[in-house]
Amino acid sequence: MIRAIVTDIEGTTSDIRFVHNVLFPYARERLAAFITAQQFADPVKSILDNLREEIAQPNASPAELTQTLFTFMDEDRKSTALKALQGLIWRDGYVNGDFTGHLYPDVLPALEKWKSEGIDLYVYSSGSVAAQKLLFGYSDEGDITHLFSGYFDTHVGAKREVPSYQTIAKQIGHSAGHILFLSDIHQELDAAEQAGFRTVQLIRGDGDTASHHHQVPRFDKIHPEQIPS
Ligand SMILES: CSCCC(=O)C(=O)COP(=O)(O)O
Ligand SMILES: [Mg+2]
Repeated sequence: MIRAIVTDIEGTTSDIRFVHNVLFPYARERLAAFITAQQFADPVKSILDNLREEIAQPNASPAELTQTLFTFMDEDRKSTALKALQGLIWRDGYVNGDFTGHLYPDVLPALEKWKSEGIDLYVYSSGSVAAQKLLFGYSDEGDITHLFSGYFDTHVGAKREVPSYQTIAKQIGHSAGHILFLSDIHQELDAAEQAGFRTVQLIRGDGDTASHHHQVPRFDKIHPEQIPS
């Protein structure tokens, strides 16, 4: 019996194009000025220190760190420091109404149904927890954060690493076999499966023939009650 569902965001609840064509450029255009303005004040000061640690360059200047962050953005590197800064910059965009968090139309009805059936809902994304709360707090369907019991980001580890899912299961408090993980990326599902999670892969666009996970095109095709324990 499924007691909790953990969902990815990009490519699962929300269109990859929203993340790559709206969110990422918004942060890229503002990053250098944001760091210049905020470098001496927390949380940015601490995030820059964390980045120095991440790249093992304790004396890197703000200008050098900014260059590193641009390289990370080019590579779509899931750096915890980059994700924290992007989340801070996106806040303005959401609050000013420059954009709302994209949700596929099948997502909200399914989340509400599962929640009403007593299934606890969680989010796991490389985007920072703050960024996740913004996307769902300022979503196309309004604030839907009340549906979620918790959020996980790269502070628990990378999404393709098995221990990340073991940590999530421990924090949720259900055994892994009672937790369903939803993602569009089969390598993330592989890691979750190795940790004992049940898995379903969202195929929102092109198929994925390299995957052995159960595949669905939309959330209304997911039936947690039919997933055997
Ligand atoms: C919180 S929305 C932005 C998601 C993001 O920054 C990202 O890098 C997507 O990573 P994911 O692990 O969710 O594919
Ligand atoms: Mg994804």
